Amino acid sequence: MDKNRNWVSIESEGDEKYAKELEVAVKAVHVACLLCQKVQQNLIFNGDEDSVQSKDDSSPVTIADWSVQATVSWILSQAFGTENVSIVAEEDIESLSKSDASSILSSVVKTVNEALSSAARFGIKPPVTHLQTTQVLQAISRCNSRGGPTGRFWVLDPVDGTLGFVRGDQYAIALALVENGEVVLGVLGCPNYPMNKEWLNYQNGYRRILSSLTKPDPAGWDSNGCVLYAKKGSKKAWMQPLVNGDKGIGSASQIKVSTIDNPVLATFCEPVEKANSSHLFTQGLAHSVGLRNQPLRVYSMVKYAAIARGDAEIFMKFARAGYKEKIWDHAAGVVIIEEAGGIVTDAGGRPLDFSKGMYLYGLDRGIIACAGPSLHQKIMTAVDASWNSSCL
Ligand SMILES: Nc1ncnc2c1ncn2[C@@H]1O[C@H](COP(=O)(O)O)[C@@H](OP(=O)(O)O)[C@H]1O
Ligand SMILES: [Mg+2]
Repeated sequence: MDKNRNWVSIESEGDEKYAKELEVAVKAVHVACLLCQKVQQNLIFNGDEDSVQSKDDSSPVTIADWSVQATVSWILSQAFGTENVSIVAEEDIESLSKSDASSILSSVVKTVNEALSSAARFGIKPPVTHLQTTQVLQAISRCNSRGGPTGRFWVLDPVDGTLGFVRGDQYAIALALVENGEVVLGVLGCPNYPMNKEWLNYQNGYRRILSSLTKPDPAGWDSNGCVLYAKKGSKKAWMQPLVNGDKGIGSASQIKVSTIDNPVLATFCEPVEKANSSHLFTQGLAHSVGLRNQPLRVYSMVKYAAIARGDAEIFMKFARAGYKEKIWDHAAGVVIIEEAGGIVTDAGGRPLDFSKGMYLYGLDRGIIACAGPSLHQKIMTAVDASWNSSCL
């Protein structure tokens, strides 16, 4: 198999299981990435703060979250038929339907129509006429599956790491397909994660600093970023550059996890927000395992992408007791890391269970993703040794 191949060849493997699903999902994520780049650009450079709202739990939600959910839902329904598409996704239309949300709703409708009009460049047939407000709301609210152990459903996080998104930093668009409780496809769009590894040295906050100084050339803005994808059992994971202007999609290259298994050389990633994972606990683990590098704190599932690409070796997340991890925050990333050669489990060494509904019920303490078994075992041992004295 060629190390590099054009993504269109996914299409030509017609008899391969999930070939059409993968092709459509990859295209939908590319469309979503471009949509998000535009909204983020508007937010950061034009200060369009009206596009950000606060949810009941005080976390932000933006025009991009709803627009991506509507756009991906519409694309999947067109490709497979509304009656065949079941989607578990993060957003609902409750706050969007309120009378004081009319301006944000019209921005969402406009954003969705713009995204779908430009989808032709990915081979997606746009709607014959612009979608009306009710159609956009329907597309969002169709994503009302609760998941579960049987059948097939898509799992979508339209903008993962919304906090990173509104801060001009990293975020991801995550789409996975689950069948009979198992993640069979994962696609991860990372619009601000450049193809080359130098990102590790300067990307954190780089874009934010730059954005405060100068307004970038829009062509340059969308020339960054990548889309990763993998199919369960293929033992291959792929990365494509995001489209640049009208050039279309570049060829995909195979990605692999890092071969580093020496803790001294390894880098671990974790959430930026202390509220989402205890930095104190992971600092203790890092010390006892012998990790010396500074942790790489990144918003969103870009952390899964970093492990799959071999840019870091370990991802750890230890949320506060009682926090229920949502399947859309992990599904796409897990299959991509596994097919790139890595391991993802809970802290007890068990695979994450996507068959229990919208949450990862039964998760033992936290999530550990590693490039290889040796680092993975060391982290698990360290967790066991320090768990009882932790405040988690
Ligand atoms: N208290 C908490 N503990 C753990 N995870 C949390 C959390 N509050 C929110 N999250 C999840 O963490 C995700 C962001 O991940 P990270 O912290 O790695 O950047 C959020 O995704 P959204 O941004 O899509 O809501 C959200 O689902
Ligand atoms: Mg999320």
